[in-house]
Amino acid sequence: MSSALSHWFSFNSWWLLLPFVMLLVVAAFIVAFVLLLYMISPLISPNPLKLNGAHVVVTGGSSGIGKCIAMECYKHGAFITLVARDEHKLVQAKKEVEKCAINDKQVCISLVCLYIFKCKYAQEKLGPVDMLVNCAGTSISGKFEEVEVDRFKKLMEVNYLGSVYPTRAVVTTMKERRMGRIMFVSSQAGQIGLFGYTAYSPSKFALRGLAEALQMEMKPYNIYVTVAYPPDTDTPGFAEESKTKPLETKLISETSGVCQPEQVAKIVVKDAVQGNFTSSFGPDGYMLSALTCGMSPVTSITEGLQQIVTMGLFRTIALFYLGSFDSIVRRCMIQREQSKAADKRE
Ligand SMILES: NC(=O)C1=CN([C@@H]2O[C@H](COP(=O)(O)OP(=O)(O)OC[C@H]3O[C@@H](n4cnc5c(N)ncnc54)[C@H](OP(=O)(O)O)[C@@H]3O)[C@@H](O)[C@H]2O)C=CC1
Ligand SMILES: CCCCCCCCCCCCCCCC(=O)[C@@H](N)CO
Repeated sequence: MSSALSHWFSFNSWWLLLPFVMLLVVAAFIVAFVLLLYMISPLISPNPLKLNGAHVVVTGGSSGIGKCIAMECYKHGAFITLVARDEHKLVQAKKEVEKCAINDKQVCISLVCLYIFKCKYAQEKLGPVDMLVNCAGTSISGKFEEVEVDRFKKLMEVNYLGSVYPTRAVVTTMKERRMGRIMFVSSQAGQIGLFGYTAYSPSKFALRGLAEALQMEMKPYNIYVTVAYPPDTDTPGFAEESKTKPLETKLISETSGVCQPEQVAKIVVKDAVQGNFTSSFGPDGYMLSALTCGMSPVTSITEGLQQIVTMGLFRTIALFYLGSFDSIVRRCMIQREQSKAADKRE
């Protein structure tokens, strides 16, 4: 009797163990797969660029984020070309950049031009361009029907075409040298369309499309493209924009806070040096980038795995954000109507 019982027991316990064994096998497969991915990761991750002695061109380098990017690169021993339109601001910025020198060989030159920078001149002075930072840009906010039609064109010209032309000027030499970095400064408003940014957002979304297509062309030449998506950043451009920003835009943008340009510069420069395709800031920026990764290239296994694992969770969080943005818009509308009615009564 007892032997029959023990036989019965051992027979059944095998079956009880089976799900655990299967789970173990599946887990082992996943671990093996991830390990394999990490083994091939050197094929995916680019070699970092050496900033020391490199020639970095920064458009919009006379103010705000661009100026801070130039200073950050100078602190790492780079040679800098600043590009902008206003000569007075350029002279001032050049002085500030030069204060960040780490050796006495470093040179910073400035070029006054609109869109098409004199690439030949810069190359003659400081050698071939190793990194181009497309940071020149401006923003206009307002309700769709209140923004003048020609502003839509202007923003595409400055923010989008203003990044295409300098990039055209440097890629041929970069391809010949089989090295280089190209950065586009987009915005969080280039990942999500927001109230008040019907003219601005498309010009920043456009950069993402350009960057993805360009990266596919450039990768075999060891050239890496980075798109930066900063949140509101405390710069002269931001101060100017804030003067006429609709209340809705202000309240919604406050979600991800205001950054300092020095912080932004540090992160974007690090990402560009590493050859990361996406550069984002803070927890909201991280979530937005994972959420909007779409078919953008990955430059590390960790990044890819994080996107896979977090996508569903971040979409869930995003639905709550969208709900709160809608309620901001609704509340502002009701408030406006009430104050209009009160004005009429007076
Ligand atoms: N500040 C913010 O909140 C955020 C900014 N961004 C983006 O970052 C970039 C820099 O912004 P920020 O530092 O705030 O801006 P600033 O207004 O402080 O600086 C803009 C720079 O771009 C130059 N510039 C502007 N228009 C042109 C043009 N048509 N041709 C050549 N140069 C031009 C300006 O010089 P000059 O006028 O002399 O030409 C200046 O050097 C922009 O692309 C902006 O859209 C993205 C997210 C947030
Ligand atoms: C999981 C999902 C998280 C979602 C978080 C969403 C946060 C949205 C905030 C958007 C801020 C837009 C700033 C634009 C800055 C700009 O480009 C101008 N200031 C230029 O001057």
